[in-house]
Amino acid sequence: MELIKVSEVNYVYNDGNLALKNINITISKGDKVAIIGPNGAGKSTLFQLFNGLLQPTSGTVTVEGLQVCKKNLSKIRCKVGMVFQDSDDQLFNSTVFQEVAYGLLNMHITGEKLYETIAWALEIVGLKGYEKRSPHNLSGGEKKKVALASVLAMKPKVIVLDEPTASLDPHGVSNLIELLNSINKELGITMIFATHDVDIVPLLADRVYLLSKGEIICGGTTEEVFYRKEILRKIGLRLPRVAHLIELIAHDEALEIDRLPLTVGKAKKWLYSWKYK
Ligand SMILES: Nc1ncnc2c1ncn2[C@@H]1O[C@H](COP(=O)(O)OP(=O)(O)OP(=O)(O)O)[C@@H](O)[C@H]1O
Repeated sequence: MELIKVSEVNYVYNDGNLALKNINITISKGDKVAIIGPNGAGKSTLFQLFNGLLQPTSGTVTVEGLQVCKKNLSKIRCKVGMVFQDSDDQLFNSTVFQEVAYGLLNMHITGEKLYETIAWALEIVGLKGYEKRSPHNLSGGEKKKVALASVLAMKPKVIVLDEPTASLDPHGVSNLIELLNSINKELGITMIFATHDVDIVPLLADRVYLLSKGEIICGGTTEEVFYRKEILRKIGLRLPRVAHLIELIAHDEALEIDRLPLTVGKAKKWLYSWKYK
Protein backbone atom coordinates (compact mmCIF):
# COMPACT_ATOMS: atom_id res chain seq x y z
CA MET A 1 0.00 0.00 0.00
CA GLU A 2 1.36 3.38 -1.04
CA LEU A 3 2.42 5.56 1.90
CA ILE A 4 4.56 8.35 0.44
CA LYS A 5 4.48 9.59 -3.11
CA VAL A 6 6.91 12.19 -4.42
CA SER A 7 5.82 13.35 -7.88
CA GLU A 8 7.89 15.49 -10.24
CA VAL A 9 9.46 17.43 -7.41
CA ASN A 10 11.96 20.21 -7.97
CA TYR A 11 13.45 22.24 -5.15
CA VAL A 12 15.29 25.51 -5.66
CA TYR A 13 16.89 27.29 -2.69
CA ASN A 14 16.52 31.07 -2.36
CA ASP A 15 19.99 31.61 -3.82
CA GLY A 16 18.89 29.84 -7.03
CA ASN A 17 20.58 26.51 -6.23
CA LEU A 18 18.56 23.71 -7.86
CA ALA A 19 18.94 21.05 -5.14
CA LEU A 20 16.37 18.51 -6.39
CA LYS A 21 15.46 17.80 -10.01
CA ASN A 22 12.34 15.94 -11.09
CA ILE A 23 12.22 13.51 -8.19
CA ASN A 24 9.71 10.65 -8.42
CA ILE A 25 9.61 8.14 -5.56
CA THR A 26 6.92 5.86 -4.19
CA ILE A 27 7.36 4.34 -0.75
CA SER A 28 5.02 1.60 0.44
CA LYS A 29 3.81 0.93 3.96
CA GLY A 30 6.34 -1.14 5.92
CA ASP A 31 9.22 -0.48 3.52
CA LYS A 32 12.74 0.22 4.74
CA VAL A 33 14.22 2.56 2.22
CA ALA A 34 17.75 3.95 2.02
CA ILE A 35 18.47 7.12 0.10
CA ILE A 36 22.18 7.03 -0.58
CA GLY A 37 24.34 9.61 -2.24
CA PRO A 38 27.54 11.58 -1.77
CA ASN A 39 27.81 14.92 0.06
CA GLY A 40 25.61 17.58 -1.45
CA ALA A 41 23.46 15.07 -3.38
CA GLY A 42 20.24 16.49 -1.92
CA LYS A 43 19.39 13.90 0.75
CA SER A 44 18.68 16.35 3.57
CA THR A 45 16.70 18.59 1.24
CA LEU A 46 14.53 15.64 0.18
CA PHE A 47 13.97 14.61 3.80
CA GLN A 48 12.78 18.05 4.78
CA LEU A 49 10.12 17.78 2.08
CA PHE A 50 8.70 14.64 3.70
CA ASN A 51 7.52 16.42 6.83
CA GLY A 52 6.95 19.89 5.40
CA LEU A 53 10.04 21.63 6.83
CA LEU A 54 10.48 22.63 3.16
CA GLN A 55 7.81 22.87 0.47
CA PRO A 56 8.63 21.78 -3.10
CA THR A 57 9.23 24.58 -5.60
CA SER A 58 7.17 22.47 -8.01
CA GLY A 59 5.62 19.01 -7.86
CA THR A 60 3.92 17.31 -4.92
CA VAL A 61 4.66 15.12 -1.91
CA THR A 62 1.80 13.15 -0.36
CA VAL A 63 1.67 11.01 2.79
CA GLU A 64 -1.29 8.59 2.91
CA GLY A 65 -2.80 10.69 0.14
CA LEU A 66 -2.52 13.92 2.14
CA GLN A 67 -0.47 16.61 0.42
CA VAL A 68 2.46 17.97 2.39
CA CYS A 69 1.65 21.68 2.47
CA LYS A 70 1.24 24.39 5.11
CA LYS A 71 -2.44 23.77 5.78
CA ASN A 72 -1.86 20.04 6.47
CA LEU A 73 1.32 20.50 8.47
CA SER A 74 0.08 19.39 11.90
CA LYS A 75 -1.50 16.21 10.45
CA ILE A 76 1.64 15.48 8.41
CA ARG A 77 3.92 15.90 11.46
CA CYS A 78 1.86 13.26 13.32
CA LYS A 79 2.40 10.85 10.44
CA VAL A 80 6.07 11.59 9.70
CA GLY A 81 8.64 11.54 12.51
CA MET A 82 12.10 12.98 11.84
CA VAL A 83 15.33 11.95 13.56
CA PHE A 84 18.03 14.49 12.76
CA GLN A 85 21.65 13.69 12.06
CA ASP A 86 22.85 15.67 15.07
CA SER A 87 20.75 14.76 18.13
CA ASP A 88 21.77 18.04 19.79
CA ASP A 89 19.67 19.84 17.15
CA GLN A 90 16.64 17.88 18.33
CA LEU A 91 16.98 17.60 22.13
CA PHE A 92 16.23 20.79 24.02
CA ASN A 93 14.39 19.78 27.21
CA SER A 94 16.04 19.39 30.58
CA THR A 95 15.00 15.77 31.21
CA VAL A 96 14.46 12.70 29.04
CA PHE A 97 10.85 12.54 30.33
CA GLN A 98 10.14 16.11 29.22
CA GLU A 99 11.81 15.46 25.91
CA VAL A 100 9.54 12.52 25.09
CA ALA A 101 6.52 14.33 26.56
CA TYR A 102 7.01 17.43 24.40
CA GLY A 103 5.36 16.20 21.18
CA LEU A 104 2.62 14.37 23.10
CA LEU A 105 1.67 17.51 25.03
CA ASN A 106 1.44 19.34 21.70
CA MET A 107 -1.01 16.64 20.66
CA HIS A 108 -2.97 17.36 23.88
CA ILE A 109 -2.16 13.96 25.34
CA THR A 110 -2.09 14.28 29.13
CA GLY A 111 -2.59 12.35 32.37
CA GLU A 112 -2.22 8.60 32.53
CA LYS A 113 -2.07 8.26 28.74
CA LEU A 114 0.93 10.60 28.68
CA TYR A 115 2.82 8.57 31.30
CA GLU A 116 1.91 5.26 29.67
CA THR A 117 3.05 6.40 26.23
CA ILE A 118 6.36 7.77 27.51
CA ALA A 119 7.06 4.55 29.42
CA TRP A 120 6.19 2.52 26.30
CA ALA A 121 8.50 4.54 24.02
CA LEU A 122 11.43 4.50 26.48
CA GLU A 123 11.02 0.77 27.03
CA ILE A 124 11.22 0.10 23.27
CA VAL A 125 14.46 2.04 22.85
CA GLY A 126 15.91 0.48 26.03
CA LEU A 127 16.03 3.69 28.09
CA LYS A 128 13.65 2.76 30.90
CA GLY A 129 14.97 4.41 34.06
CA TYR A 130 16.47 7.37 32.18
CA GLU A 131 13.41 9.60 32.71
CA LYS A 132 15.11 12.06 35.05
CA ARG A 133 18.43 12.20 33.22
CA SER A 134 19.39 15.26 31.22
CA PRO A 135 19.48 14.39 27.50
CA HIS A 136 22.53 16.60 27.15
CA ASN A 137 24.63 14.41 29.44
CA LEU A 138 23.97 11.18 27.58
CA SER A 139 26.23 9.35 25.12
CA GLY A 140 25.78 9.85 21.37
CA GLY A 141 23.96 6.50 21.05
CA GLU A 142 21.69 7.26 24.02
CA LYS A 143 20.86 10.71 22.64
CA LYS A 144 19.88 9.11 19.33
CA LYS A 145 17.57 6.76 21.23
CA VAL A 146 15.93 9.62 23.14
CA ALA A 147 15.29 11.36 19.81
CA LEU A 148 13.87 8.10 18.48
CA ALA A 149 11.65 7.62 21.57
CA SER A 150 10.28 11.17 21.19
CA VAL A 151 9.33 10.39 17.61
CA LEU A 152 7.97 6.89 18.41
CA ALA A 153 5.76 8.26 21.16
CA MET A 154 3.80 10.14 18.50
CA LYS A 155 3.02 6.77 16.83
CA PRO A 156 4.06 7.92 13.36
CA LYS A 157 3.45 5.99 10.13
CA VAL A 158 6.99 6.61 8.98
CA ILE A 159 10.28 7.54 10.63
CA VAL A 160 12.78 9.48 8.55
CA LEU A 161 16.37 9.31 9.80
CA ASP A 162 19.18 11.49 8.47
CA GLU A 163 22.55 9.69 8.76
CA PRO A 164 21.34 7.58 11.74
CA THR A 165 24.69 5.94 12.46
CA ALA A 166 26.92 8.99 12.01
CA SER A 167 29.22 9.42 15.03
CA LEU A 168 28.26 6.06 16.63
CA ASP A 169 30.89 3.43 17.45
CA PRO A 170 30.49 -0.15 16.04
CA HIS A 171 28.56 -1.29 19.11
CA GLY A 172 26.25 1.74 18.81
CA VAL A 173 25.78 1.07 15.09
CA SER A 174 24.84 -2.60 15.49
CA ASN A 175 22.59 -1.78 18.43
CA LEU A 176 20.75 0.93 16.48
CA ILE A 177 20.41 -1.30 13.41
CA GLU A 178 18.77 -4.00 15.51
CA LEU A 179 16.47 -1.48 17.16
CA LEU A 180 15.35 0.08 13.88
CA ASN A 181 14.75 -3.32 12.31
CA SER A 182 12.65 -4.45 15.26
CA ILE A 183 10.63 -1.20 15.26
CA ASN A 184 9.89 -1.77 11.57
CA LYS A 185 9.04 -5.44 12.02
CA GLU A 186 7.11 -5.35 15.26
CA LEU A 187 5.35 -1.99 14.99
CA GLY A 188 5.04 -1.94 11.19
CA ILE A 189 6.56 1.54 11.01
CA THR A 190 8.04 2.47 7.64
CA MET A 191 11.67 3.62 7.75
CA ILE A 192 13.46 5.95 5.40
CA PHE A 193 17.04 6.79 6.07
CA ALA A 194 19.73 8.79 4.31
CA THR A 195 23.33 7.80 4.49
CA HIS A 196 26.62 7.78 2.69
CA ASP A 197 27.72 4.84 4.87
CA VAL A 198 26.99 2.09 2.34
CA ASP A 199 28.06 -0.59 4.82
CA ILE A 200 24.89 -0.28 6.87
CA VAL A 201 22.54 -0.33 3.90
CA PRO A 202 22.25 -4.12 3.37
CA LEU A 203 21.63 -4.56 7.11
CA LEU A 204 18.79 -2.10 7.20
CA ALA A 205 17.21 -1.45 3.82
CA ASP A 206 14.98 -3.46 1.51
CA ARG A 207 14.96 -0.77 -1.15
CA VAL A 208 17.56 1.78 -2.18
CA TYR A 209 17.54 4.98 -4.20
CA LEU A 210 20.78 6.51 -5.45
CA LEU A 211 20.75 10.28 -5.42
CA SER A 212 23.41 12.34 -7.15
CA LYS A 213 23.47 16.07 -7.90
CA GLY A 214 19.80 16.34 -7.01
CA GLU A 215 18.64 13.50 -9.27
CA ILE A 216 17.55 9.93 -8.59
CA ILE A 217 19.82 7.98 -10.88
CA CYS A 218 18.82 4.46 -9.89
CA GLY A 219 16.36 2.71 -7.59
CA GLY A 220 15.37 -0.84 -6.72
CA THR A 221 15.96 -3.60 -4.21
CA THR A 222 19.22 -3.51 -2.26
CA GLU A 223 20.75 -6.22 -4.45
CA GLU A 224 19.64 -4.61 -7.70
CA VAL A 225 21.20 -1.28 -6.79
CA PHE A 226 24.46 -2.71 -5.46
CA TYR A 227 24.92 -4.73 -8.63
CA ARG A 228 25.23 -1.43 -10.48
CA LYS A 229 28.81 -0.96 -9.33
CA GLU A 230 29.76 1.32 -12.25
CA ILE A 231 27.02 3.76 -11.24
CA LEU A 232 28.09 3.62 -7.60
CA ARG A 233 31.70 4.34 -8.56
CA LYS A 234 30.69 7.14 -10.92
CA ILE A 235 29.03 9.04 -8.09
CA GLY A 236 31.87 8.38 -5.65
CA LEU A 237 30.33 5.56 -3.60
CA ARG A 238 31.64 2.02 -3.21
CA LEU A 239 30.17 -1.38 -2.49
CA PRO A 240 29.55 -2.34 1.14
CA ARG A 241 32.58 -4.04 2.64
CA VAL A 242 32.00 -7.67 3.54
CA ALA A 243 34.43 -7.42 6.43
CA HIS A 244 32.62 -4.42 7.81
CA LEU A 245 29.24 -6.15 7.59
CA ILE A 246 30.59 -9.19 9.39
CA GLU A 247 32.20 -6.99 12.02
CA LEU A 248 28.91 -5.19 12.61
CA ILE A 249 27.02 -8.46 12.92
CA ALA A 250 29.67 -10.06 15.12
CA HIS A 251 30.39 -7.05 17.28
CA ASP A 252 27.39 -7.25 19.53
CA GLU A 253 26.58 -10.58 21.08
CA ALA A 254 23.08 -9.33 21.79
CA LEU A 255 22.48 -8.72 18.11
CA GLU A 256 20.11 -11.46 17.05
CA ILE A 257 20.83 -12.12 13.43
CA ASP A 258 17.47 -13.80 12.98
CA ARG A 259 15.80 -10.58 13.97
CA LEU A 260 17.61 -8.71 11.23
CA PRO A 261 15.13 -9.33 8.46
CA LEU A 262 15.88 -10.57 4.99
CA THR A 263 18.48 -7.91 4.42
CA VAL A 264 21.23 -9.91 6.12
CA GLY A 265 20.38 -13.04 4.15
CA LYS A 266 20.12 -10.93 1.05
CA ALA A 267 23.41 -9.24 1.81
CA LYS A 268 25.10 -12.62 2.13
CA LYS A 269 23.49 -13.79 -1.08
CA TRP A 270 24.54 -10.84 -3.15
CA LEU A 271 28.01 -10.67 -1.63
CA TYR A 272 28.48 -14.32 -2.49
CA SER A 273 27.25 -13.96 -6.04
CA TRP A 274 29.29 -10.78 -6.45
CA LYS A 275 32.47 -12.59 -5.48
CA TYR A 276 31.91 -15.46 -7.88
CA LYS A 277 30.33 -13.47 -10.70
N1 LIG B 1 20.07 26.63 2.72
C1 LIG B 1 20.64 26.38 1.53
N2 LIG B 1 20.76 27.36 0.61
C2 LIG B 1 21.31 27.12 -0.60
N3 LIG B 1 21.77 25.91 -0.99
C3 LIG B 1 21.66 24.90 -0.10
C4 LIG B 1 21.10 25.08 1.20
N4 LIG B 1 21.13 23.89 1.85
C5 LIG B 1 21.70 23.02 1.01
N5 LIG B 1 22.02 23.62 -0.16
C6 LIG B 1 22.63 23.01 -1.35
O1 LIG B 1 21.71 22.03 -1.87
C7 LIG B 1 22.42 20.89 -2.33
C8 LIG B 1 21.92 19.65 -1.59
O2 LIG B 1 22.28 19.78 -0.21
P1 LIG B 1 21.83 18.70 0.89
O3 LIG B 1 22.24 19.23 2.21
O4 LIG B 1 20.39 18.38 0.68
O5 LIG B 1 22.73 17.46 0.45
P2 LIG B 1 23.05 16.13 1.29
O6 LIG B 1 22.98 15.01 0.30
O7 LIG B 1 22.19 16.03 2.48
O8 LIG B 1 24.55 16.40 1.69
P3 LIG B 1 25.40 15.84 2.99
O9 LIG B 1 25.58 14.36 2.78
O10 LIG B 1 26.68 16.58 2.84
O11 LIG B 1 24.64 16.19 4.23
C9 LIG B 1 23.91 21.20 -2.12
O12 LIG B 1 24.42 21.69 -3.32
C10 LIG B 1 23.91 22.26 -1.04
O13 LIG B 1 25.02 23.12 -1.19
